[in-house]
Amino acid sequence: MSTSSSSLFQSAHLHLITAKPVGDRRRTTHFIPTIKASSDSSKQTTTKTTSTGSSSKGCNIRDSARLLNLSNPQPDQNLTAKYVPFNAGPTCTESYSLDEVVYRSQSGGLLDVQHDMDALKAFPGSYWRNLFDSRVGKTTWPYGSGVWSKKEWVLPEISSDDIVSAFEGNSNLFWAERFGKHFLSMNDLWVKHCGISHTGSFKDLGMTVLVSQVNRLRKMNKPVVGVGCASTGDTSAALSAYCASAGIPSIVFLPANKISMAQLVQPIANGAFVLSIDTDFDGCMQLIREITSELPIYLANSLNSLRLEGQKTAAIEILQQFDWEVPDWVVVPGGNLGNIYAFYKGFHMCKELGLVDRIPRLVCAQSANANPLYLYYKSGWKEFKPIRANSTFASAIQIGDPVSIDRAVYALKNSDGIVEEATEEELMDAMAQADSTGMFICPHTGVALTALFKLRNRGVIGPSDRTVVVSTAHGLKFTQSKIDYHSNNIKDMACRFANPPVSVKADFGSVMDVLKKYLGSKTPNFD
Ligand SMILES: Cc1ncc(COP(=O)(O)O)c(C=O)c1O
Ligand SMILES: N[C@@H](CCOP(=O)(O)O)C(=O)O
Repeated sequence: MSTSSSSLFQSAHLHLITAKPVGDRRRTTHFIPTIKASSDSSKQTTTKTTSTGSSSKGCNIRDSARLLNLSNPQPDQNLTAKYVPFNAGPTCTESYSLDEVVYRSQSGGLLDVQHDMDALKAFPGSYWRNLFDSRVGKTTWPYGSGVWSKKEWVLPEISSDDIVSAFEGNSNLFWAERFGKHFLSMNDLWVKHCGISHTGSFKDLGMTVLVSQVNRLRKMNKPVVGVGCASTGDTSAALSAYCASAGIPSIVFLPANKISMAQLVQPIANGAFVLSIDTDFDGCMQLIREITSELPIYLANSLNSLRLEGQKTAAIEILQQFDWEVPDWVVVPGGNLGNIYAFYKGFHMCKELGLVDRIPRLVCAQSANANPLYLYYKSGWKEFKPIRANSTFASAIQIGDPVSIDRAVYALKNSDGIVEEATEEELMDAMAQADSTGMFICPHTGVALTALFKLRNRGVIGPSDRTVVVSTAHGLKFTQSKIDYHSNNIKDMACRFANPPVSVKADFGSVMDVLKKYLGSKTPNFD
């Protein structure tokens, strides 16, 4: 892929603007209620707290939460969770405490976090719906987070004091009205913008959980000196940010020259120990697995099933945002394949616990240059063969040997799922088309939209099917791919929707000429 800036864009000048003070934010007039302890802890009185989180009595939101918990116990008191071998039969007795450092089962298989479903079922579905709904849009610690607002289903036993959160989640579910109508003849198409997040990708959802648990382990004096991951850019950004926030060392293994500048600078800025390694993601993944089995470095990739407990909350959030109505389809771009299972798990838990009565059909979308799951699916799930992934604009999913392959297959089989793929041209065109309707998506979301185009064209997805496309990262992390596309600077690609700037002389007549031509090409009823 070309990484050089096009001359088209070199004419753009950056102007340094001196920021003007916008007023003393500490004097904000927005108030939130917090609980003040009295000598009788059953009596609660509220005191005003500013939106900075500190009350007029000097109580911060962690303190307030502690007091709130004392006087008003939350329903997580008798709930538990543990690691079990993934998809083990009912006779399996192997299990591990979440306070153990373990990533694999005895047989070398994947693990899963298993919640005490009987204890959760003691509360009806309506109870959970109301509880989760009551926490949205607040700053109460830790429930202001879209992940921790579902704490009872995530890590019920962790103390709120140990949680490391940036109030991630609660990302917007965008009605893609014009894109749906104009390009797909769809009227109920939605984009879940998981990339509009603290570090710009959905990885924050899982990382808050993993780093919180590490924080707890370190307080328990468990031998965890640092936390490490292999990454195509987003996992490392999230890991380094959450670790920096908690004062925990982070170590990231990045494939040299294979991630975007915006992604690379994130762990650097957050003070991670960054190793740029002359291999691809799969090579980095292999190395971090070996290293974490030798050194007291905790593994932060999604091989570690804790991550998926946070990521699954995006599925619950989608249902919540639709007022607990279930969409027909959810399309997710796949790489290491943890996220597709996380979505399945979130939807499935909601069904099992009576919040909804069905789950959506899942579609996993891969880049054709990194498509081991697609090939497996096309073989009728006969034989899985890891591949060497080729370079793709969807660089965060350039993965040939996904660690969560078994989880993904389980999720797809149990949701009547489908796997699709996108060529480089297809994904870049889809991204440009989406951007032309007001979005600014990443290439991975372009992969997911391509899958949607294909399924619509084949009539698998109907015009009024309620469909959610999961946008996994912020487009601003991938501007170089957009620059190359709109500069018509990609070898063997027509860049059909490129919109390069027009150079024009600095005189009235020339500007009038180009504008008249432009306006003449537009019909008033374009849409
Ligand atoms: C932006 C982005 N989209 C999609 C994915 C795929 O997620 P998963 O690895 O869980 O399949 C990743 C990471 O792999 C990613 O960083
Ligand atoms: N896209 C990921 C790849 C690693 O996935 P993970 O979910 O197993 O951490 C990244 O951003 O590094």
